[in-house]
Amino acid sequence: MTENKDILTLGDIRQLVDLFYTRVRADALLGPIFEERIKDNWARHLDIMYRFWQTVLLGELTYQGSPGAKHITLPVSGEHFEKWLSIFYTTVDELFTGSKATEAKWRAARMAEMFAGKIALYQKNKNTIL
Ligand code: HEM
Repeated sequence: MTENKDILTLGDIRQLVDLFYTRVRADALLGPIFEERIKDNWARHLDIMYRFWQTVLLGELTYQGSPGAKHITLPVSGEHFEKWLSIFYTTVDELFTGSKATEAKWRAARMAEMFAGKIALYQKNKNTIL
């Protein structure tokens, strides 16, 4: 049996992102939410996600964007983020081992926490007339 290696190259990131989103699309809870927003632009979404993780994990600055703004209006709550993280952790652990793999899971969890907090606040206040 061979030991998994760490996430070290753009090829590794593509492998992780491809398998993760294949699983997300097949998931009964998350799949429809992604399909509704992304429609037939999956190649573009995957390319953005390769660049996002390349920037975060490899320090190669190919992603520029405001991910928070893209999530704020999504119809999601805590259970969606739990599912997202569970699929992400399983996929990372299945393919990789090491400090970058650990960092990927840590970063995803921090961002999930941040998005979930902002979305909950938005949903609570969106009908408030200021
Ligand atoms: C319930 C969980 C989540 C759902 C349903 C979700 C859904 C989406 C969707 C539909 C898009 C495409 C937005 C668009 O182009 O209009 C997107 C983009 C993105 N998501 Fe998520 N997401 C989730 C969690 C996360 C988490 C935890 C991260 C952190 C790693 C993340 C990182 C990103 C990034 C970086 C983009 C690209 C933003 C850009 O276009 O610059 N997402 N997400």
